[in-house]
Amino acid sequence: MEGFVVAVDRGRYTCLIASEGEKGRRRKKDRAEGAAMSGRVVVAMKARELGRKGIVVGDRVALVGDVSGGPDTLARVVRVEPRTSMLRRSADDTEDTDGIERPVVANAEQLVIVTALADPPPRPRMIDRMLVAAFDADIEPLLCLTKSDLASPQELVALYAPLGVPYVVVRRGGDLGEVRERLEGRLSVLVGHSGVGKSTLVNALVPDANRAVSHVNAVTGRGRHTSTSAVALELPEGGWIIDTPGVRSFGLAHVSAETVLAGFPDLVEGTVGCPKGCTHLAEECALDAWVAAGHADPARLVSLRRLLASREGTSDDDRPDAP
Ligand SMILES: Nc1nc2c(ncn2[C@@H]2O[C@H](COP(=O)(O)OP(=O)(O)OP(=O)(O)O)[C@@H](O)[C@H]2O)c(=O)[nH]1
Ligand SMILES: [Zn+2]
Repeated sequence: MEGFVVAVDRGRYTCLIASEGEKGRRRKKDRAEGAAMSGRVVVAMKARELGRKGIVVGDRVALVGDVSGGPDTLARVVRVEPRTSMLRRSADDTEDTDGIERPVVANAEQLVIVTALADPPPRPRMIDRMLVAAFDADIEPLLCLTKSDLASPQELVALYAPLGVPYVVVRRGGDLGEVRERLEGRLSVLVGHSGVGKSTLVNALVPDANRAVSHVNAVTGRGRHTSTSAVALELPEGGWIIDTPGVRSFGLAHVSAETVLAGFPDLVEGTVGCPKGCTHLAEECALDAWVAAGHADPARLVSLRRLLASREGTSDDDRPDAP
C-alpha cells in the first residue's frame, strides 16, 4: 500500500492511506466539508532492509504487513519513494555540536515563514535564515505576516520585496483567501517562533487540526495534548500543511555560499571577478564594484550579504534581532 507519513515518533511512523474514492483529486463537495485527516491511519515501523535510511514527515512510502490500522497493529515501511525536496537544518549548540544535518520534512514545495508584525516583534535575521534554508532545499518561500491588526507590514515588505519573496498579510478573524490560494494543492511547511500566531492560523485553515493532532498523538503514544513534533494536516481545499512546533532553530552551517548565491541570479555574473573561494563578505569581493557600476540593484547585494552572514551562528533565534 502507498502511504504518506504524517508524523514520526521514536521509530514509529504514522502513515495515511487514502481510502478508496479519495484517491486522486477529492470531489469539491468533500473538500468543502473539510477533513484534516481523511483516509486510514496506519502506524508502521521501518523494515530491516531499509537499514539506517531516515524516514521523515512528508515522505511517501510503501507499506506491507498489517495495514488495517486497527488498535495495536503495526505495518512495515519497505520503501521510501524518491523525494522531490528535503528541508534540512544543522544541529545547533543547544543540541550536540556536531554540525550534522538533520532532515526536517520531505517533499515540501513551499516554506511558509510565519512572522508576527508585532508582539513578538519581527526578527529579520530569523527570516533570512529561513530563506536560506528554502533556497538550499529548493523550496519556494512564502512570507506570512501575522497580527496585521497590531502593526503595518510596510517596513518588512520593503525589506523582502527586493528579494522577490512572495508574501501574504493576515490577522486573526481576517480573510484567509489569499493564503488558501497559495496553499491549495501543495505541500507546505510552516515555520515560525512561539507566539507568532501559527496555531491560530493553522486552526483557522484546518478546522479539524486539534482533533487530528491529538489523534496522531494518541496513536503514537505521545499523549493527547502535546505537539512537539512535525505533523502533516490536510487542507479542506486540498494540499497539506506541516506544522513544525519542535523546530526552534535552523542551523545552516551546511549551506554553501554558492547555494545562497543561486538565489540571486541577477548577481551571479558579478562574482566572475571574485577571488577563488570568495565569501562575498570581505573587501576583496568583486560585487561592490560591479554593483557600483550599475549592473544590479544595490539593495540586492545588501540582501545577499544579509543571507550569507545569517548562516553563521545558530542560536540567535531566541534573541531579538537588531532592526
Ligand atoms: N492581536 C492579535 N493577536 C493574535 C493574532 N493571532 C494570534 N494572536 C494571539 O497571539 C498569541 C499567540 O498565538 P498562537 O496562535 O498560540 O501562536 P503560536 O505561534 O502558535 O505560538 P506557540 O503555540 O507558542 O507555538 C495568542 O494569544 C493569540 O491569541 C492576531 O492576528 N492579532
Ligand atoms: Zn565575492
